[in-house]
Amino acid sequence: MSQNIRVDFVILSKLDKDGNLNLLHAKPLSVELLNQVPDSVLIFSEDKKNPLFKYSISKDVEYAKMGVNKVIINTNTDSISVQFAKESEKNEFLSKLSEIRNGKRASLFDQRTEESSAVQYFQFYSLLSQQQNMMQDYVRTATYQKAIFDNSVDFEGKVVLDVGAGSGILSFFAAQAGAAKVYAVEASSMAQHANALIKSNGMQNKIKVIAGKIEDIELPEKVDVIISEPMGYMLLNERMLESYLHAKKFLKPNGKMYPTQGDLYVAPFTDEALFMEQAAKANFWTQNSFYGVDLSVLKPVAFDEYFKQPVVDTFDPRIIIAPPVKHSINFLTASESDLLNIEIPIKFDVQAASVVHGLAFWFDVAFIGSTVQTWLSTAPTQPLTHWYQVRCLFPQPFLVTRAAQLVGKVTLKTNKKQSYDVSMVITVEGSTQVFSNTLDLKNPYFRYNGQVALPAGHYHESPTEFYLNQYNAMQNQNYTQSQEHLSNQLADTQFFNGHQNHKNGHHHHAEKASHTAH
Ligand SMILES: C[S@@+](CC[C@H](N)C(=O)[O-])C[C@H]1O[C@@H](n2cnc3c(N)ncnc32)[C@H](O)[C@@H]1O
Repeated sequence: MSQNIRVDFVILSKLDKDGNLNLLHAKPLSVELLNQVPDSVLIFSEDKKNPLFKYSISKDVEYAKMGVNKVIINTNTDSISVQFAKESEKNEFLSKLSEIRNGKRASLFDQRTEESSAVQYFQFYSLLSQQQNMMQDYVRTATYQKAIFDNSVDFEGKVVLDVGAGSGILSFFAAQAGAAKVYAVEASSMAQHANALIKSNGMQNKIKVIAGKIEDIELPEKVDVIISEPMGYMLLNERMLESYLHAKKFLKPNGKMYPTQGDLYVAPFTDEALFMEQAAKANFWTQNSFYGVDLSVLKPVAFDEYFKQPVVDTFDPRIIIAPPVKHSINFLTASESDLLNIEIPIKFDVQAASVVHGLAFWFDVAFIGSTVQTWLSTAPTQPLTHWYQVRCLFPQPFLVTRAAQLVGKVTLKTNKKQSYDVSMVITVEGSTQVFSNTLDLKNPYFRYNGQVALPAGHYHESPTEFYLNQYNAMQNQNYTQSQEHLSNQLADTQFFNGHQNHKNGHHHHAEKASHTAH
């Protein structure tokens, strides 16, 4: 007698060499799972409105191996049922299902992420246009290739893991640098496009695409190097750094991480125009006769809403009024839990009397290879990237004098939307007044207005450190005329109120070459 059960789950499974059923993914149906290509697939409609994924259901041979006789799609009831040959097989299947239902198999990623966020996130990355946007960020892509090529000794004959491979571009770089094998893990349906590129470029013997989340998949071997581009706005947005660190479970002892380190910078800025722009938007709600309606009760809510939005754009570095504070994350030693609640103690030495409107954030990552160290910087003093810079406003700006000290704390707390709540608390040393705000990094305000970017730089020290060091050198008077070109560069940076000799008359942003924006 045949055994029918009706299910409302997605199960993507793989049969190993011994014929065991390994569940790769099992959860209520989500679009991001639909395009994955495991060895065998059982997909059942969650809302029962659509019998999704009919095509895989025709792979009868796969089901036979699993003890499934037949999958029946009933379009009348919008349900799907599976037929097993034996009761024992049906029971085994059901026990796996209940394991899943009890959450035993929910991966780390699923535990920390709201379903709706993940769906939206992987849909975004499944678009060629989004991969293209990243690929066309010349500073980003060229610096990655250079970091890999300049350290080809780290790749020659090595096994490499590419976490979140997207189009597979970094996997190609690793293969070009001589890697013996590259595992390109990608969770969105971009995985199949990466596969197409790998095949059409004749790389299928070198690069193997594994469709799935790094938290869920298995690799056949440990790897020598992990490469990835997991940085979001303010370095941490998207929470993909956690996936990158998670991948270290596949790394051999003393293996390499490209990138190796991330430095997040925070500095106070002054920008009256930005503040006024946000305040003016909120002021819409001060009207007491908008088509005869008094809106003003909502003014405070509107104000909060606008000031909760981190502003993503670029700016003249001279709006920064104190050298930045740096928070470093060493990807070789950090663990995922280190990124859950990041506290950055703040101490700024103000360089010029001004009104503080908020804190600006940017980041650098370092590729510390066996041969050279390469930096990718998103500093405002550097060519623009698709990460821009991020600014968080205080709802209440405050005046500081030259040589004032600002003290306080920035706290970055993860949320289940693959992002962070950013809170900042600051006082002017010697006063009791506290200035603070909490912002939602998931919902930024894209203010970028079409400025342009330059080709990649290649640094042996963090560019921000570089500028700071040069600044200190200048302060100490121990620089010479022969370094004049340096001070020309320095004139474009923020720390130089008082050193602003725009020799060639050019403006920092005028040099930025064309660049596709997010
Ligand atoms: C910023 S893109 C980088 C793509 C590509 N490596 C490049 O440099 O052009 C990040 C990619 O990682 C994927 N991704 C994010 N989290 C992932 C995870 N936990 N497991 C596998 N892939 C993930 C995304 O779908 C996206 O395609």
